[in-house]
Parts: sequence; structure tokens; C-alpha cells
Amino acid sequence: MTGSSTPAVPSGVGVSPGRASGPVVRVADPLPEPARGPAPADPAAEAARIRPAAEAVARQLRTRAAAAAGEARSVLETTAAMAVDPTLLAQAEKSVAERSLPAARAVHEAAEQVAEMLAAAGDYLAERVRDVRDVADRIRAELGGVAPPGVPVLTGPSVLVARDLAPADTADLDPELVLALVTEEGGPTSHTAILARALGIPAVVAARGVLVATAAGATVDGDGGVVELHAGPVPAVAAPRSRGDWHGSGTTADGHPVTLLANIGSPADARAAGAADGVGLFRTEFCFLAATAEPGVAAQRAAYAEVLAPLRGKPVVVRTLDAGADKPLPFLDSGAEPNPALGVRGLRVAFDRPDLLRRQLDAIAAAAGDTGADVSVMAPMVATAEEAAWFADLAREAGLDRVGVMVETPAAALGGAALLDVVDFVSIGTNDLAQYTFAADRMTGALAGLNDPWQPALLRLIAMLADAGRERGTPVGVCGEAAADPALAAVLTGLGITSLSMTAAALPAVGARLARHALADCEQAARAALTAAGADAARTRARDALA
Ligand SMILES: C=C(OP(=O)(O)O)C(=O)O
Ligand SMILES: [Mg+2]
Repeated sequence: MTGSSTPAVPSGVGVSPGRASGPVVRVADPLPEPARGPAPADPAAEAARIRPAAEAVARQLRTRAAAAAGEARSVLETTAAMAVDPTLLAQAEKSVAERSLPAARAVHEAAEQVAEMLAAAGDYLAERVRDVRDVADRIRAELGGVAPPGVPVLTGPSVLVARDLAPADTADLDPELVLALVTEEGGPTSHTAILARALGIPAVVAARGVLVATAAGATVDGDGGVVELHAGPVPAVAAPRSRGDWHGSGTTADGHPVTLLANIGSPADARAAGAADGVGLFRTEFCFLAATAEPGVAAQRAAYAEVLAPLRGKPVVVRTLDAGADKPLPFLDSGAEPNPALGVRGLRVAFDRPDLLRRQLDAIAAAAGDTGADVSVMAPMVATAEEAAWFADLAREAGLDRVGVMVETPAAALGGAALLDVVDFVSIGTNDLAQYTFAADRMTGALAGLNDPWQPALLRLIAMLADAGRERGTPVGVCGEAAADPALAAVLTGLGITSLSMTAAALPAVGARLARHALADCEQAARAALTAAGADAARTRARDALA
């Protein structure tokens, strides 16, 4: 390794395994909302700054477009055209001339007006809201002479360091150029973690202090959660990818079967799920994130059928709407709640409005018939066996025969036997089960260590439920992000989990890892992890047992 280490070695939470090194590229923070003043001394001159700044942004985007291909190219070309949109620019210039706003504020306000119009137009145009805001931020950055927000153009393999990554930041990330991801904030279930596993690159989140440290290069250990910073240049070394050695069936080295399933939320995800044994979690709320009114049965049926179409003949677990807390749906807003994660979310939304759930179940049953997918349903955020039985009755009334629930609350996990008696299967949502077990908001980076799925207390709850499932012959799966960690997947198998559902891109690494270990080794790793004092110790002990 060339390049000298700085004293700072931020540690965080490793969320995507592997080790990689390379030059650091920082992702600029979003720009703060611009001030309304002071009023410019010469409004005409201030207004005249806007158009050249917008043209400069359009030029930069067109240059990127010329170097890109396919969808990324057309996205960049469209964004370039939006930067010089006549309505946007005329409105901004007018605000400077008539209201003496600084140029940056005028661009911000004009973009918000355009965004409102686009949102009101709905459908395709509403999806452009994010783009118009992005374009305005870029023009403001140009006006202020600062780096534009988001991921800069990568000219070579790099380690990306960010406060956190929004979905929009990552739309066109090239996995050949991104060696590793490091974020100051975010947790094991953050977008960064999910994306890194999807791309198969090492990642560490909640690496406190990584943003203030000045470093030219970094070595990222996604297993141990450590980021070594180097003052000098570091050659690019990508993490080896263990994809090639998996041939599609989920079994341990000695033939113990583990069903490997995909988590999906869109038709594109469904197409990417081809290598999986089926789908263990279809997040239906992802179909309606922007809907302001409840979609009717026909609209829901069409949306579900579009996702289910590529999955004819395959088992698919469709989750009913999980609105609230980290997944707000405008048409299912429960009003201001002091603790939304502890509020009316998931299945609870349907307690007062069972017709809403009935309509969704009817739409799911119809879409299953339309597509020939082998559909089961499950409910999110269930706390008691009574709730599970209520849901199971409604689902069966709708003609859906195989019914399960997610185990995401400690109450559901502790309810083991009573819960398993009223459903056909359960699926453990480790993302929420961790947050509720540790009383640690899954969105808060500072608490990422508690939301680490290697926490032995979480593993003990999983073990209890797996034991109860084994006694009754009821399948107990995991569909939280824990399933996408290859070593943890082996531990979960050792605990008696029967299926693992994850982002499709994580399947090869998990499948290959399971194929390397006999069931007895997985069981030994599970015992070692269960009795550890904390998440890091559990990880180390399990890895030693599997080595
Ligand atoms: C899979 C889960 O559901 P979501 O991440 O959608 O809340 C979970 O909580 O683990
Ligand atoms: Mg959940």
C-alpha cells in the first residue's frame, strides 16, 4: 500500500462486505435554502447573472451526456434542457427585477413554482419535480462558485465519501468506477447500505468524522466497518466479487436447502429477480409513493400485475401496504404523531379502515389471476396473534389461501407459538425488529450500531421464532437487510431460518457463501454469535467459526 496513513481511522458499521482502496471523491452536501436578502445594489446586473450560469450548467450536463450511454445519456440530456428552460429563467429574472431578490433566491423560488406546477400535473410530469430542483441547485452552485451537489463525474475508480446518499444521487452510479462507499450518517438499512449491497461493493456507514478528515485516499473494510484514511495517493484496488461461483440453488455445502428469494418494489426489480427462487417481499407501497388519493381496485390490480408479470409460476409474497414512519404515503397520512414509528403504521392503518385493506387484497388476488404468479400475502407491523388472525381471515375471504405476517415487533417475536398457529408462514423484518428491540430509530445514523443486525439480542429473538417454526413445521424466513450479508446469512441458516429474501444483486454473494459451509458449521457460527457480548464480537466469532 502506498500513501501514508493519517492518524484518523474512523470506524462505523460495515454494511456491505469486502475490502477496497482508492482515491477519495467527496459527494457535495445539498445546498442550504438561499437567503431572501440582502437586496442586490443593481437588480438588472444581478438578473443578468442568471442566464450565463444556467447555460454553464447546461453545457456541463451536455458534456456528461456525450460521454454517457443509454438511459443515463437521455437523463442527462433532458436535465440539460431543463437548466435553460425559458419559463424557469424568465420567472427568476423577473423576481430579481421586480422584488429585488438575490439571484440564487430567485432561481430557488422559480424552481419551486415550476415544481408545484409539475406536481399538480401528476403522473410522468410529477416525476420531474426532483429534476427541476436538482437543476436549480446546480444553477445556484454555479452562481455561488461552489461545487454542485450530488456525486461528481467520476474520472476513474474512486471511493465515494458522503454525508449520506439519496436515491437521486445514485441513479447513474457506475459500479465499475465506485470502489467503495463511506457515509458519515445513515444506518444498516439506509439507502446507501441497500445500494452498496446491490452493487456488490464494500460500504461503511455511520463513520463519524470521515467528512471533516482530509484524505486523498482510503482503504475501506466493509466487513469490520473500518475506514483507513491516507494523506497521499492510493492505487485503486477493487474488492474481489464472489459472484461467479453460485449456480442458482440455495443450499449449504452438504445439501441443506435454504430458499433464496428477492425483495422487489417495481417491474424492473421483478425482472432482476430472475435468478431467485421467487420473491420473498414485494413492497406494494413502492407502487404508490406519489399517489395523493387511494388508487382504486382497477388501478392497484394493474400496478401489481405489471410487477407480477415477469414472475409467472414463481412464488411471490406480496406485502400489503406498509405506510407510515419511514415510508409515508400521502393518501394514508395518519396526521401528526409524536412518534410516527410507534404510531398508526403498517397493518394498523387498516384497523379503522378495513375496507381499504379489503380493496387491496381484492386487487392482489385479481393480479395473481391475471399473471399466473403463485401469490401469498403478508401483513407488515403486526404485534399480536389476534391481529395476525384478523388479517388471515380477511385475506382468505379475498381468495388468497397462503397467508403470513411479518415479525417486526418484539411482541410478535415473543408471541411465537400463538402467532405461528394462525398463519402459514412468517417473515422476519430485521430492519424494524432491530429498531423496536433496541428502541433505536433506524433512520438515525448515530444509533446505527444498535441497528446492526449482528446484535446478539436480535439473533436471540430470531432463534426463538425459528425454533417455534421448526417444532410446527411452519416456515420462518428473513426478509430484512440482514439476509443480504453473506456471513450473517450463514448464521441465520444455522439458527433454522428456512428462506432468505434480499435485493436481487445480493443473491450471488449469499448463494456462493452458503454453498461453502456445511449446516453444522452454520449452526456452530450461530451458537458463537448468540452468546457474544455485542455485534462486533458476534461478527468476529461467527467468522472465526466459519473460517
Ligand atoms: C423488510 C422490512 O421491511 P421494510 O424495510 O420495508 O420496513 C424490515 O423491516 O426488515
Ligand atoms: Mg419493516
